[in-house]
Amino acid sequence: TGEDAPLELTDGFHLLIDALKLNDINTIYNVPGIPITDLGRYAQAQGMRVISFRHEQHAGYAASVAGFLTKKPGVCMTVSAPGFMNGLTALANATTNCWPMILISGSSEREIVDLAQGDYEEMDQLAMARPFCKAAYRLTYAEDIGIAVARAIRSAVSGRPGGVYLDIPGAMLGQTMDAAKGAQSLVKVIDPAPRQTPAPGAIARAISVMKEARRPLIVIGKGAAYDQSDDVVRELVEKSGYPFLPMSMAKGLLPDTHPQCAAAARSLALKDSDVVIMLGARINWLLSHGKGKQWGEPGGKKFIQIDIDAEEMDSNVEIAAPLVGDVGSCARALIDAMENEGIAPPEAWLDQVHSKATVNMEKMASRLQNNSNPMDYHSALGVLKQVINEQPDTILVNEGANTLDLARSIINVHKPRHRIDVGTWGVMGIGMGAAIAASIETGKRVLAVEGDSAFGFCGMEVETICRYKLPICVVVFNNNGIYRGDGENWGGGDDPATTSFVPDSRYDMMMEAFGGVGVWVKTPDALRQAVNAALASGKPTLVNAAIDPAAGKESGNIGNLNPQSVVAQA
Ligand SMILES: Nc1ncnc2c1ncn2[C@@H]1O[C@H](COP(=O)(O)OP(=O)(O)O)[C@@H](O)[C@H]1O
Ligand SMILES: Cc1ncc(Cc2csc(CCOP(=O)(O)OP(=O)(O)O)c2C)c(N)n1
Ligand SMILES: [Mg+2]
Repeated sequence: TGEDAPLELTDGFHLLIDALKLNDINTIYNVPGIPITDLGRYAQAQGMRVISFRHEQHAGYAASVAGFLTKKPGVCMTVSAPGFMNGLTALANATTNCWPMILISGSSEREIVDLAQGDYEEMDQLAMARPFCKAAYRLTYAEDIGIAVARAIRSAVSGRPGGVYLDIPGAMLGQTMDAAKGAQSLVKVIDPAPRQTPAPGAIARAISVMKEARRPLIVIGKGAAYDQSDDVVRELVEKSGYPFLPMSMAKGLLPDTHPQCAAAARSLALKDSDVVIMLGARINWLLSHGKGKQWGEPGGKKFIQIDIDAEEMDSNVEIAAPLVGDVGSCARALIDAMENEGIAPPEAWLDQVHSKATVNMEKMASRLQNNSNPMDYHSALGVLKQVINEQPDTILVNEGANTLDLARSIINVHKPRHRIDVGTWGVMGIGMGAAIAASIETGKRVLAVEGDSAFGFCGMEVETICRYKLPICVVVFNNNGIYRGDGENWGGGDDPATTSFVPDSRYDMMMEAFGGVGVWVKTPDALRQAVNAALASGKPTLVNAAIDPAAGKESGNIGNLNPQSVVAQA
């Protein structure tokens, strides 16, 4: 250009978008507002998908699930203070689930925040975010956007994945700079999540433990699902001949119908196993911290643990053979070593586990056939089990208490990362964000099986589902309450029980309100017909399934976690 040609400029808005796109991040889950409303518009103008939600918590859940499904950080964008706080729950949940997500929130200028001068939506968001995420960064200058986005991406996906916070003061977005210099300031991250191979000595130690095993078990966790080394995991399971127990979001890495699947014989597998291989799964509350009668005789077990985070070892019980590395590399190294050492499959033990699983599945099968009206959980889930068996490419989203615990054991999953649920925390309200992200990121049909209370945490997002015309079928298990619908007011007063809802609420009319299909069903046949029609049409659909209010158990399978009052019962 000539001497007097106008300088071509860029600005913070466009550099942030360019940095995300340069790193193959093409979707933003957000709620617009000051100071990011135009940022979303420019992102859309630059070809990014910008999915606007009705509440930041669900935009955040969507971003975290996008991270789980794609191994790239899902991006949630919010306004400052209250919008940031709404997103923070999802960021903390992503970090707890070890899923990569970046929360980008607009913020007030430092000089006002630091003097507490009372700005619009003023909050020291960087300080507030730090305890709930892996890393937190704040931008001040547009020229730093390239390196900041690179840092945020690498922090989110390297090692144990998790949530990262990126704070963007409003004024920074408006800063301009020379476009050529701006382009040079961008960074395309190189190998942000490198494979981490286990030390040879660690492999040898694990093999020596496996050699002693007579009744081994492999517990597969969502870290293995996230790793996407599906073939190597299958090879490890099948070559070892070990029974495997999938945790809820590892279901489908090997199909639940696999002959080595021990899910239906969980109690036997946990109690009688003598060597347990934890494969991208934590020994935490979901596994009773590796202790108690569920695990058989104290000290009767040896644990081999495969985890990318060295500090996870010995978190709850002693790990005899820690294998630090990614699931794919560790599994590969174990398979090679097993072949050299001639580790024999435990046929008798596998037969024992398989026969127990078969007996338990037959017992369950009879409960799934009943055509009761109103339906109970088993008759409704028997229908959805069959639907997923017939359409295994449908992604299942699931939350609730009874609705969660029973669906987890009744609905088989046939493909990796085709079940998304409440995760390590057990969070209610993840359903709609998860369903939207699963649909946006995979283009697949999504079946969201929601307790009516769980749905209540995120129900407004059915408008988002309709607005983007997403092929999502929401089935609300409407038992008129939390856990059950027949609760009583312990004070005997006129107020409803603390756990009850308006009886026979018409959730289906909510979907109709926004142009979707709403169906109220009371029998298994009607449920089957409505769900199959929804999956066939791809139209946003809400099936309001009446469930017997007396059918559930308090807190589903985890009622034992509730503290009891001895005084009240005196
Ligand atoms: N790519 C990976 N390779 C190995 N371990 C991983 C990987 N990604 C995550 N992890 C680990 O997997 C574990 C997941 O455990 P958890 O979330 O408790 O699974 P689940 O609830 O399914 O048992 C975490 O300890 C995390 O550090
Ligand atoms: C953010 C948050 N707030 C409260 C809770 C506590 C809870 C756990 S399960 C549940 C809802 C169970 O009722 P639902 O109707 O969904 O299912 P069903 O048993 O079939 O009737 C609640 C409120 C959690 N986990 N997270
Ligand atoms: Mg309920």
